[in-house]
Amino acid sequence: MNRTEPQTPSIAHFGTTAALALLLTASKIVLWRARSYAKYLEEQATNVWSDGTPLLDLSHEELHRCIIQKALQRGIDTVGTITQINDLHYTSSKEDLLHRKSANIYYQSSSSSEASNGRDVDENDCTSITKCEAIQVGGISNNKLPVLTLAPHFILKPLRLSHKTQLGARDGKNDKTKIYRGVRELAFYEYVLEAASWLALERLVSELKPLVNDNEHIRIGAYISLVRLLYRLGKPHHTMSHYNISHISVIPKSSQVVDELCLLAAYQIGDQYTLSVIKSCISSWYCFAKEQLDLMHMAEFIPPYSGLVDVKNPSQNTSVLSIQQPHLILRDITSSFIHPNIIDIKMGTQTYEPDAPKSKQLRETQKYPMQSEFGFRIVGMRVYDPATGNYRYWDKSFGTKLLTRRDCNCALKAFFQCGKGSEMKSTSLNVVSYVARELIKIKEWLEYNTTLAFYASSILIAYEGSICTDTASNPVLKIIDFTHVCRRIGGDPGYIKGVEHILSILSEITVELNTS
Ligand SMILES: O=P(O)(O)O[C@@H]1[C@@H](OP(=O)(O)O)[C@H](OP(=O)(O)O)[C@H](O)[C@H](OP(=O)(O)O)[C@H]1OP(=O)(O)O
Ligand SMILES: Nc1ncnc2c1ncn2[C@@H]1O[C@H](COP(=O)(O)OP(=O)(O)O)[C@@H](O)[C@H]1O
Repeated sequence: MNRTEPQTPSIAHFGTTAALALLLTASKIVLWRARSYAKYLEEQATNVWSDGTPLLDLSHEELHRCIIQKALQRGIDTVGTITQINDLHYTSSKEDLLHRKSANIYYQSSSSSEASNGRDVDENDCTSITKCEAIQVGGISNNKLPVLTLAPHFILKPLRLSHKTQLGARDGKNDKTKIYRGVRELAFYEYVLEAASWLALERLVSELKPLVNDNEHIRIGAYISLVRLLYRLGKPHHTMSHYNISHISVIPKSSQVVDELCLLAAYQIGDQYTLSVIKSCISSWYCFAKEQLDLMHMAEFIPPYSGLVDVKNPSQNTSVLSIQQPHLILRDITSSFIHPNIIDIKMGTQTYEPDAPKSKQLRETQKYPMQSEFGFRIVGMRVYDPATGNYRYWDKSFGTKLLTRRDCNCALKAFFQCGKGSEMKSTSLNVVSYVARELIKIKEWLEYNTTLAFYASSILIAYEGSICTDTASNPVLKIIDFTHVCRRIGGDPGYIKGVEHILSILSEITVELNTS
């Protein structure tokens, strides 16, 4: 008996050891599975939104074609009635523009008929595309074609869609921030339209926000149910956002449930790896949804967009591959004025993308070192002189010479025609205070925006330049030029800084006007 007694604990011990080993192996498998699933979720979340990337997946040329095709169709719907196209004379238009560039301080247009810029055109004749060098104050450079007008309400901005031939020699083929600039701007406008149509957005953002802020307890169950909600919302992919969602390969349901259970188990035992991956996933998904909400609210500050047109072939179906002279169709913000005064102000403390080559970064910083301090620079402006019936133009070289705050104050006073006699004073005061109110709205939106930075974008302001009548339209302010928009956690403080500076100069101008 005694000889057999020791065997009982040994069997029991063996049983316990085996059970423990089984448990350990099972938990290792669960942990392994949870971690691979977490990694998979993280990869997808990174595809959806990551800090510092452009809005458009640059490597995805099939997606680019999709966007161009969609924009072309939208454009055909807009300009389908065009029957007559004036000769475009690009070369002479460009020379006209560059002539201004070489002029010292300002260029005076040679005739008032040029200055009227098609506004004598019969309003019913909405079928012609013409040159519009008279209203173009920015975007004038050796490498750029001029902006056109499509009377009476649109401007056509030339887009560089084909990336093979149009790179500046200086940066060679390596400047990724320039290669896709045309399709990026197009995609931006398409994206804004798409964001506005996604109804569940507010709810999604409000459900995700507490998860992002909850550092102590990541409510993983809630996160999983939100990811499922996003899958359900994922529509067929025409746009970048939904394209991203619908291309996440959905795991078969049975396997997904097991993976989710493993994830929950790993979460319960406090596996640090799983916890950190999940946290970064939550943050990406939140930024993804918030970005669209930011864009939805931005829509009121950008010119209405109507698609893409090939001015060589405006009214027919052009295929993406045969497109010759692509132009973005935007509402002309100056069209409600008889003699619009216009200013283009490039905003932000940095005018290049974080990924721009060092040579470009240096060029931009040297162009106007004060940009980082002021957060803005005047790229071009024009002001109507009722006494002569002509316009005065100030080009980008003028803007880069404004080295002090006082210089900027004087330049803005010239734009708002302050000091032009007592009859102008009350008009100037009205315009300045209206513009300031609109800038405050833009600033509020910028403070709400936590996901985007608008490198090298501008605020375009237009107001009536004729001696004011009571019927004059209010000034118009819009944000333009979305070639270099990037995702950025925290939004664009450099842009806000620029708006704040302009606002404080406007309030100085108001005081000066009131006391003069
Ligand atoms: O057209 P490119 O390649 O000459 O680039 C332009 C710049 O030339 P650079 O790189 O300095 O030789 C150009 O610089 P300049 O103003 O000509 O000194 C501008 O930065 C332009 O952007 P935007 O018209 O001001 O919005 C730049 O255009 P985007 O790259 O913003 O389209
Ligand atoms: N919606 C608009 N309405 C009126 N003029 C515009 C509009 N958009 C652009 N412009 C004119 O075209 C110029 C260049 O536009 P922008 O988008 O900045 O081009 P680029 O990317 O070449 O710098 C502006 O300075 C302005 O004069």
